[in-house]
Amino acid sequence: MEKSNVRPTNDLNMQEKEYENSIRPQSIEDFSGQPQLIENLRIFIKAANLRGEALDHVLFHGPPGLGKTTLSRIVANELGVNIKETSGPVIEKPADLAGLLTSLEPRDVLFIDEIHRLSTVVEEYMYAAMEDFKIDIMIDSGPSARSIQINLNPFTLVGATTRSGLLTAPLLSRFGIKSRLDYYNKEVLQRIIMRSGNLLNVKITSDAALEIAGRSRGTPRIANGLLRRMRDFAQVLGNGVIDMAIAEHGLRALNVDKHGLDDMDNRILSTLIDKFKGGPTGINNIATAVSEEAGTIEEVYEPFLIQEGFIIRTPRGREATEKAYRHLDRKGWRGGGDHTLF
Ligand SMILES: Nc1ncnc2c1ncn2[C@@H]1O[C@H](COP(=O)(O)OP(=O)(O)OP(=O)(O)O)[C@@H](O)[C@H]1O
Ligand SMILES: [Mg+2]
Repeated sequence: MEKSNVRPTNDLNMQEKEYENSIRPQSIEDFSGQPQLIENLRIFIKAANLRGEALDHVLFHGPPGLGKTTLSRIVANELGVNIKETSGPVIEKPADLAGLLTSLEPRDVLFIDEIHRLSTVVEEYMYAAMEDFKIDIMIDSGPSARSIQINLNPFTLVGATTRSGLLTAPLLSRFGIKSRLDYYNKEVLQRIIMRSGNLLNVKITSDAALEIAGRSRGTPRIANGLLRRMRDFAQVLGNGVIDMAIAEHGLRALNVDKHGLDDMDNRILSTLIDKFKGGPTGINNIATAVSEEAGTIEEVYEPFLIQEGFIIRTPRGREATEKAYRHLDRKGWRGGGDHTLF
């Protein structure tokens, strides 16, 4: 099975990680957007708290930077329990998993990031742990090898992934709560930027926040990253306030795309238009041309391009829209539909 970890716009260094943590919402009240998901989560958490039980296992899936890690910590906070954080590739052997699981107190959260990268053996041990709060471990090896069963405290597994398409059916079916995170609209991102500005003690006008929001690819991580850069422009070139003039100057200086598209987005669109005459063409052709996995394009890049109307999916493959041609300043859009008739 294909397993990968590609996070193009999301490879963070230490400093950026610290910055993210400093403005990360800690409670459900501070978390903006994703209204349906939040409403459901509130109810499930409240019910689990009322019954004094562990919350059902939760899977957060969706593109990078939309709040999966943030929500996982909020879940633990709202349950009033500890959270142990790890990630799929770090749990190398069943013994690593057993060590983690046996250290959990009743109702604790085990957060596994990049859960699509769990090894097959570890994943198989996970099934019984999730279902019956039991784990079998092997003692000794060779002829004296035997397995003993250990009872675990009831716990909540919170998994996060950008690639839910890579999860196996048995694992998926063991999550009682599956929540998909969607891209944020401009107004919500504006609110997130204003909140972060507040926490960072940087003044930003609401029109400047909206302008930055509109260029953030629907992604809080990108919005907060741009805010950080705008703060520099405001301090060095202005009076410390991020106003419309600073925002426009900064966005131009950073070469931020008018629609907030990133480099890979633009490569996908230009490939589709220049190499495949605007399509329709299959996802595998596009993937080969831009040297990326088809699954990553499908789950990480394409959803935003489709949502914003740059690409459409047809039964015969992907097609670039007129908006994509205009965006890249290309001529020759053929009006969509089935070109073989003409
Ligand atoms: N709804 C939100 N409200 C406010 N800030 C948010 C929200 N969602 C995300 N953020 C901020 O965006 C940043 C990225 O969020 P987070 O780390 O949770 O993303 P992620 O989905 O886990 O990404 P990845 O797939 O790369 O792990 C954090 O700094 C967080 O504070
Ligand atoms: Mg994360």
